[in-house]
Amino acid sequence: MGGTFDPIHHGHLVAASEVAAKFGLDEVVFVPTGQPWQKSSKKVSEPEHRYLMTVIATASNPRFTVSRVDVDRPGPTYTIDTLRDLRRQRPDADLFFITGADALAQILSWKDIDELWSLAHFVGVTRPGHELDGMGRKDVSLLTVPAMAISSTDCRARVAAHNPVWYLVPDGVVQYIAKYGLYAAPPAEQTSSALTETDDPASTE
Ligand SMILES: Nc1ncnc2c1ncn2[C@@H]1O[C@H](COP(=O)(O)OP(=O)(O)OP(=O)(O)O)[C@@H](O)[C@H]1O
Ligand SMILES: O=C(O)c1ccc[n+]([C@@H]2O[C@H](COP(=O)([O-])O)[C@@H](O)[C@H]2O)c1
Repeated sequence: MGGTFDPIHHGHLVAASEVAAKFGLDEVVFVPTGQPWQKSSKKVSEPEHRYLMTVIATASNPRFTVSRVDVDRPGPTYTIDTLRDLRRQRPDADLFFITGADALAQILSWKDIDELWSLAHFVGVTRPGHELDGMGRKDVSLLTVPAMAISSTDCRARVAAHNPVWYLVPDGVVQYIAKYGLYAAPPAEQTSSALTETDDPASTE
């Protein structure tokens, strides 16, 4: 399963677990992106932070592993390279690539899409707010998974607004975010809210 995982959340983990059970997979390899080129207009956390959060989130499941292939490859991340690298490392494996409905809807814009179909079987999973469409292709399976209305965007916004992300992401990931101060509001916003609190005459502190 490829993703930016900024941060990894329970929507990713439930989707992976459901696909593994349905297709009898021996292993689910989580592959955090290095440079997600279709998110280049957004600020994305350092690959090493995203990789480590993915390791923490998956550590307790013996079938879940994390690959560094995309994090270690320089340049924009393309799934064609991800699948070639995984194929080289596991020459005898049947590869399945797991995508949420939103990612699957964009797949025709991915690099070398015509060749991509031959490297893996694609599994599209449901995601609240997105239409699941396999485009009638035989090499795409569709799977309904328990609805988890969680997104990394929402998790980041919650942290920036000092709202909890407990139970949206694994406990270790909550602690990792706090330890490294990820997703904090920009300094200007922090300063102005700190000033507002201090200047508030009603404040009892
Ligand atoms: N709640 C969810 N349910 C099912 N699939 C999901 C869910 N969240 C993400 N996915 C899928 O997981 C893969 C990786 O997603 P990604 O890391 O971009 O997370 P995201 O929550 O979509 O992030 P962001 O909000 O930053 O765009 C994609 O294929 C995406 O469709
Ligand atoms: O290959 C591409 O051109 C391509 C374009 C956009 C996304 N992807 C892959 O789709 C997966 C989900 O991406 P994202 O950005 O939604 O986290 C991840 O593995 C990306 O590398 C791949």
